[in-house]
Amino acid sequence: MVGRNEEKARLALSAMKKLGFGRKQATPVLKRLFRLFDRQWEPIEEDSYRALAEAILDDQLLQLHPQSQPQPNGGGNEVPGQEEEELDAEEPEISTPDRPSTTPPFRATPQSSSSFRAPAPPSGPTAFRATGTGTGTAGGIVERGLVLAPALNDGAQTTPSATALLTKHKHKHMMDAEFQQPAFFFLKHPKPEPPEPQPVDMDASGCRDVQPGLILRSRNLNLASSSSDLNALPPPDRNPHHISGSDKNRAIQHHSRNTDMSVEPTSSSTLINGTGSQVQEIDVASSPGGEVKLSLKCSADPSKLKMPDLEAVYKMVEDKYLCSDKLLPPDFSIPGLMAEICQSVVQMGTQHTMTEHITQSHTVGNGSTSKCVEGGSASSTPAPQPHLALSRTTHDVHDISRGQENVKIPIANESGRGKCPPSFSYIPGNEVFQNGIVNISLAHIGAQDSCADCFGDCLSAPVPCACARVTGGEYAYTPGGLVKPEFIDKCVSVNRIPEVHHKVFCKTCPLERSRDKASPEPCRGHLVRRFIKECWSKCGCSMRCGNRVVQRGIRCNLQVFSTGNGRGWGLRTQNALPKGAFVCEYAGEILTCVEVHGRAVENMKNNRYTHTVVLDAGWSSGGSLKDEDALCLDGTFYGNVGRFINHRCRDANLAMVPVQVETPDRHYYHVAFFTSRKVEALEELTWDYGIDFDLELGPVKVFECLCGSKYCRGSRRHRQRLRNGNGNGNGRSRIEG
Ligand SMILES: C[S@@+](CC[C@H](N)C(=O)[O-])C[C@H]1O[C@@H](n2cnc3c(N)ncnc32)[C@H](O)[C@@H]1O
Repeated sequence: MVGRNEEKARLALSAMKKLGFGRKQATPVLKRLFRLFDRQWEPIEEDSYRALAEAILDDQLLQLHPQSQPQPNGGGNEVPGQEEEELDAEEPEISTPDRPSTTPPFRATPQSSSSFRAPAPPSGPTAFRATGTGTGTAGGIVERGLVLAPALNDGAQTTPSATALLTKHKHKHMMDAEFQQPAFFFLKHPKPEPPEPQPVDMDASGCRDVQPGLILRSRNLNLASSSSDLNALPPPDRNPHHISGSDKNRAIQHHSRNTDMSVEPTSSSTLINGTGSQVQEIDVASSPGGEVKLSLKCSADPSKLKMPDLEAVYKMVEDKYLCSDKLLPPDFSIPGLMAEICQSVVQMGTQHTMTEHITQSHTVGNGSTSKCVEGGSASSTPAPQPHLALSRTTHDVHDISRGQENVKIPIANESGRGKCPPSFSYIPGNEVFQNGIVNISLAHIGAQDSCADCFGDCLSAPVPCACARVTGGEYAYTPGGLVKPEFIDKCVSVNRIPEVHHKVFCKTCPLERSRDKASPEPCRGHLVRRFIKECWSKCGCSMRCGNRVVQRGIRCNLQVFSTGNGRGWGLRTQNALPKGAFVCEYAGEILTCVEVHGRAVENMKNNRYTHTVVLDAGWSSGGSLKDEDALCLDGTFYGNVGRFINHRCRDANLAMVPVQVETPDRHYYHVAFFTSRKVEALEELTWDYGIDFDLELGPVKVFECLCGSKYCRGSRRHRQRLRNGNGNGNGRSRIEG
C-alpha cells in the first residue's frame, strides 16, 4: 500500500513539477489533500491533478499575503512548515519519494472531549487561511452546510465521537474572503402564518426609512424580475429550437415524391433568401414503414462549389444564431434543430394516435403524458388537462411554472401512479416574506457599478465595461451565453474542496445569533464564493446584452420528474447541455435568518422539511450584520424549479454562483445554477448542498443521502463507518484530531 502511495505521490509531484511547482512546495499540499480525500487518489488525480494545482496556488497566494492569515483558535502564526509537521504527525500512510516510507510521516493525535468545541471567533473582520487539516468524509469533502434548529449548539454534550472531531476541524478552517457560500437549511415547519405587523428596526447603515419586508426601488423594478424584465425582450419562444421563417421568404409549397423513401406523398417547401439569389428546397418524404426523411437542397454555381465540411457549416450557422440572438438556448445546435424538425414531423403526423394515448393515460395519472399533451396542444383542439384527473394537486403537468417562465417545464412521473409534486406556489423570482430588507433603490447603484454609456451588447465592445470589474475586468460569460470554463472550474473547486479555499468567520454570526441571541455559538465559517455581476437597470446596454443571462430566466428545457429511488422529485434537462450553461436559479421567499429560525421553533413537530439557502456571501464585508440583512431563500411554499434540485455529494453536475442582478449590496443576490460539465439529455441535475450530515446528532435529522455518488458522505453506511471510527474501511479512523 505504501509502495503504491509512493508511486502515486511521485507521479503527482512530477505532474506539479511540469506546472512549475517544486517538490518542497507541492509535498505538504499533496499530503494535506491526500488526507482530506480520505486517502483516495482519484479526486487528486482527477482533471490532471487540478485540485492539487489549485491548492498549491492557493498556498502561494496566501504566502504572498501573509497578513491575511490570522490564525484559527487565536493561535500564533502558522507557517507551512509547521503545518506540514502537524500533518506529518497525523498521517500514517502516505509518504512521498523524498521521505523514506519506513518513517511514518503522520501519527494519530488523540483528542480530548472538549477539543471539538468551536474556537473563539476571530477578533475582527480578519482573514484566515485553510490549514488543510480538516478531515474529509468519504470522498474527502468536509461537510459544510448548516442546519438551523433550536438546539444545535449542544456540541458540548455530544460524545466526542469521530464526527464531533470532524466538526472541530471544520471550525479550524478559517480563511480570508470577500464572498461566502450559501448552504441549505433543513427544517421542519408548517406553512407560514399571515405576516403580522412588526416594529420598524432602524438601520444605522442608511436604511432608516426602510420598512421591514420592503423591496426598495426607485422605479418599477420587480425583484421577481426574471419575467417582468423580460418583457423588454421579444415574446419568448416556447420551443427554443424553433426558428421561424418569415412568410415573405416562403415562396412555394408543393408536394413531391421521393424515390428513396419510395411511395408516400411528401411535402416540400422552397425558401428564397432575401436577395432571391439562392433557392433552398426542403423535402419531407415518408414511407409506409413509418420512416420520414428530410432533405435540404441548395443551389449554387457548380464551378464555384466545393463541398464544405458539414461540421464547419453547423458551426457557422450556430455561431450566427447564438451571437445574434441570445434567445436561443446555449445547447442550440443545427443537428439538434434537424432532430427537432424530425420529431415535430412525427409528432404532428401522429397526432391522432397521441390523443388516444393521452385519454388512456389520464386514468392512471401518468405524468409522462405531459409531453404528449404538449404535442396535442399544437393543434386547434384544446388539450386535455391531466392534472384534473390527478385532482390532488394544483400543478399543471404540462408546465409547473404555469406560463411564468420562458419555457414550459413539464412534470413527468414515470415511477408513481397519480402522484404529483407537493403543492407549492410557483414564483419565478424571489419575494420578500416579511422582515428581510432588500435594497434595490437606484440611488444605491453608483456610476462605477454600471455602464450607462454602453449600447447594445457589452460583450462585443472592444473593452470590457465597468460591470466586468467584479469578475476581474473580464466578463464571466462567453458570447454564446455560457459561463467561462475557468470561472465554473473555480466554483466547482470551492464546492469540492472547500478546505483549500477561503472561508470567513463573522464576529457574531447571524445564523448562530438566530439560534441563541443571548449567547451565540462561534461562527462556523462561510465559504468564499466568486460573484458574477450582470448589467442592470442603470446600464445603457440592451436586454440582449451578453452580460445578462440569469436575469433573462430559464432557457433550457427542463423537466420535473419522480426519481423513484427515495429522493422524491428531481429536476432534469431534456436536452444535452454544455458546460457553463445557466439552468435556473433557486427562487423562494426571502426570509431573515431569525424568521427561518422562528418557523423552525414553532413547528418542530411538523414533519415537513424546509429547504433554505443562506445568502451569506456578503457577510464578510465587515461589521456586525443586522438581523434584517441576514437573508435566506426558502422555496418550500413559494418557489421555482430550483426547489426540485436534489443533492449529490461532491460530483454534482451543477455549480452554484451568486449573481448580482439588481444591487451592489451583497446581502441579497441570486442563487444561480450553471452546469459544471457537459450534461447529457435526461440526466438529473444535482447540486452539492454542502450539508453537514454529522448534524443528524442534533434534534433535526438530516435526510439519509441516496445520491449514489462514490464520494457520498451522507449515506447510512458511510455514517455508520464514521460512528464506528472506521472511516476508510481499513480499520483506521478516518477522522483524526
Ligand atoms: C430541495 S428538496 C429537493 C426536491 C425533493 N426531492 C422533492 O421531492 O421535493 C430537498 C429534499 O429532497 C430530498 N433529497 C435531496 N437529495 C437527496 C439525496 N441525495 N438523498 C436523499 N434524499 C434527497 C430530501 O428529502 C431533501 O430534504
